[in-house]
Amino acid sequence: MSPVIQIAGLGKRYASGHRALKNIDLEIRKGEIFALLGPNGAGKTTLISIVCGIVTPSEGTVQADGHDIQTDYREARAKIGLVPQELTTDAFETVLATVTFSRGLYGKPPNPAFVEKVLRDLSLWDKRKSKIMELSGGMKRRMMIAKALSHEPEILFLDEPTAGVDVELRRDMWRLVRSLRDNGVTIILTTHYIEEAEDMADRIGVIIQGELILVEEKASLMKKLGKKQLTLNLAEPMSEIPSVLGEWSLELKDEGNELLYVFDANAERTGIPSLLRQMSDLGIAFKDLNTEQSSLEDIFVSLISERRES
Ligand SMILES: Nc1ncnc2c1ncn2[C@@H]1O[C@H](COP(=O)(O)OP(=O)(O)OP(=O)(O)O)[C@@H](O)[C@H]1O
Repeated sequence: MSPVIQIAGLGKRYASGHRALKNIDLEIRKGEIFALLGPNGAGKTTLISIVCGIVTPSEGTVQADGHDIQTDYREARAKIGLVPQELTTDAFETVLATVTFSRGLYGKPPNPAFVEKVLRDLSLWDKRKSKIMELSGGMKRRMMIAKALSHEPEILFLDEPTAGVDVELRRDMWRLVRSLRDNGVTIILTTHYIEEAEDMADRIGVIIQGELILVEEKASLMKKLGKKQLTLNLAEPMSEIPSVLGEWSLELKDEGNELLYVFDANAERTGIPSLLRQMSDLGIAFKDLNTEQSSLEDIFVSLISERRES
């Protein structure tokens, strides 16, 4: 699929001297949901802000749908909608006026029917005459999305769209993001909720200390880096692991009632059949067993700790 955003050699050094981004190369494909993950201060907001023309890059280039964000700013910016982390709008304005005005800012002719559709899709039509300050936190967030969609952008950036919202609203937001994608909008989101990326993203980028250390299809990332854990509930508790089982690097849990074996889910030979055979030779019986796949969260945490150690 053709890239809708092309980022090449992008770097940012703030006036303080801090290098927030280092040599970022990234292509976002048309119509995908791309999740950018990274710990606090990794550079996610800086990256988004550069693409949206709020922060100037120190080096490198960015093109949005073929338009350079610096030399062809207007065209590039018109393609993009941004939902920032913070509410950045006049609290005394009404919902309808805010969204209508925002559309005008991008030079788009008025289109009340379109604005109505956006507000209805976001369950805000009934609130169109309310002042922003009268909305609940969740409504304010939806209003920010409506505002970002008002000029019919092809690319939507969502910076922490569900930070601090309740579970139900988070699910609503996910549904909304998916329906936008189904309508052809490319979505780039940053999130601290790994579950969110796991659930929604087609591809995932991990940014740590200003470096994009990994970009992968979510499915292959989980397959490639995923580990599985086998838990055996023992018939009798075990005080220590017999030395002949040393080669499996097992762990005892739950006061010796559980034996844990972590293995590479993609390995040709997991070692499980021979482990079970050895155990049976030793007369160690188990009542039950289950396996668990590691989550994206486990993968993310191990990537970060690897990075800290290197
Ligand atoms: N205007 C600025 N001047 C100087 N340093 C800045 C500025 N804005 C951000 N930074 C620094 O750049 C780094 C990256 O910040 P950024 O906000 O991009 O991170 P982030 O990944 O979005 O973090 P979070 O998840 O906390 O939102 C941080 O160390 C931050 O302190």
